[in-house]
Amino acid sequence: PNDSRSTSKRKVIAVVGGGLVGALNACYFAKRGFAVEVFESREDIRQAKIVRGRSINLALSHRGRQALKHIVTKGIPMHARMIHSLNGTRSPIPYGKKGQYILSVDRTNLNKELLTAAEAYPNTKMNFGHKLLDWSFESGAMTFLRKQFLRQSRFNYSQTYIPHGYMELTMPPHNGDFAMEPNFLHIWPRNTFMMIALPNLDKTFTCTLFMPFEEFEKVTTEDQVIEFFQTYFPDAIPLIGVEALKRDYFRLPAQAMVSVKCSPYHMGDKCVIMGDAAHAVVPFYGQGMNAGFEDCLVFNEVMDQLNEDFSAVLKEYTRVRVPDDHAIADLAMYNYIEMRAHVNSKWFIFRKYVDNFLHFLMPKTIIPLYTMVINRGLSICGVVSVVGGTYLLLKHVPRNFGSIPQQLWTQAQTLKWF
Ligand SMILES: Cc1cc2nc3c(=O)[nH]c(=O)nc-3n(C[C@H](O)[C@H](O)[C@H](O)COP(=O)(O)OP(=O)(O)OC[C@H]3O[C@@H](n4cnc5c(N)ncnc54)[C@H](O)[C@@H]3O)c2cc1C
Ligand SMILES: Cc1cnn(-c2ccc(OCc3ccccc3)c(C(=O)O)c2)c1-c1ccc(Cl)c(F)c1
Repeated sequence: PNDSRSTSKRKVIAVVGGGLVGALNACYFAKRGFAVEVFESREDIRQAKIVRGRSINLALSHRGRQALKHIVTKGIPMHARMIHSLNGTRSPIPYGKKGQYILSVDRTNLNKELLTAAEAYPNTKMNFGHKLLDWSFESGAMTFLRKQFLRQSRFNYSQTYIPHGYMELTMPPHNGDFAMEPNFLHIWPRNTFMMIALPNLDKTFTCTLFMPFEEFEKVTTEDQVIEFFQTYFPDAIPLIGVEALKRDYFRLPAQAMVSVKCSPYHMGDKCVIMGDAAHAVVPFYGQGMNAGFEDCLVFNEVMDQLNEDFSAVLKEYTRVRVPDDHAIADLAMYNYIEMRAHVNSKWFIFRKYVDNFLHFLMPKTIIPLYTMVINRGLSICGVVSVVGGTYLLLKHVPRNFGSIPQQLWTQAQTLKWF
């Protein structure tokens, strides 16, 4: 915020980035009566024809929906995962009770809605085509560079590009309807290779193929694309379509995925970073946007707690938020490492049944980590990690599985879980 010396004039808040998190933040600040200026390097996406190269749809969890509050966005509820096995069988695994679902939302549509909601406030000004290049902590002059943060002493920063890339493919409607069951998060877990599909309101699915760049580079001809899908995702070929597969695979190169962790998130009482600017996470928990939206919610709560005293608010925001965002980044990376190493369809199904079975046995004591993450804020101390714990448990389960529930119960007691 530019500090207006005279208390009579409200502080001006500059929001750098008019993406999902920046636009939501602008709403929060504008609602408080601040004068808000949004600076976005791209042109106004509401005027643009298409926005290329970004993941087209996103899974919005309960936590993310809470942050959006009155900005109710259209989307398709996904009440369960649908696991696609190599032999073509499909196994639905519910996320929990009826009300527990994640919403498949169109990224660009959500961003447009958030920009329009921010712009609706008379005290908000949008500046598109403004790529801020520098920023002075002393004067507050707005030309912003990330290295400004990197220059700050005792600023911790880490960035990890993973060897996997991702590519988006579109699954068209069949006979005017969804090609697959729409209210599911479709997952094809093939260890190193994974594919997911989320439904869109226009009855298409956006499929996201994850695999190592070196594998993407081996597939260079249209026939090799079909061969690859015949080997790993045979049931998807008739659903996407042979010609569409051949065309879409070469439309855009595979995109990189990076994990960024840093701290602190603030500088003095002048600047705070949120969303991917502060914690870009690998998408193997589908929580990056949700975590960014929760950043806005938490910041807004701290503003209330500390009466909008920015020097106290920014410091407290870093204190409370860094551990949770780092945990989400770590969980997403953990998930990536576990999924690429162990997770085929049998393992995915088994793990989720174990999670759901333990949760059924002790709903208050054992909460599957994924359920915890998508349903409410992740309070580190409160997290009973079923994913990791079950993994350890199963590593010690004797080979002769026998009656799994009995085995698990015995093992769980041995580990003094309860
Ligand atoms: C393949 C994939 C799948 C994903 N799936 C999910 C999912 O299912 N669920 C989920 O919750 N998250 C998901 N995510 C993560 C999600 O996309 C991001 O966490 C989210 O977009 C972060 O929002 P943001 O506003 O922080 O950043 P962005 O959406 O990237 O917005 C940043 C904005 O700032 C602008 N900008 C950047 N630099 C400057 C500058 N110097 N000056 C001015 N403007 C600038 C950019 O143009 C952009 O508009 C996924 C990500 C990927 C890659
Ligand atoms: C976009 C989005 C939204 N949520 N998730 C997600 C992620 C992980 C999950 O389980 C981890 C696990 C399953 C089995 C064993 C260990 C861990 C679950 C689940 O429990 O359904 C859901 C994704 C997603 C993103 C990328 C890939 Cl590759 C993927 F498969 C899913």
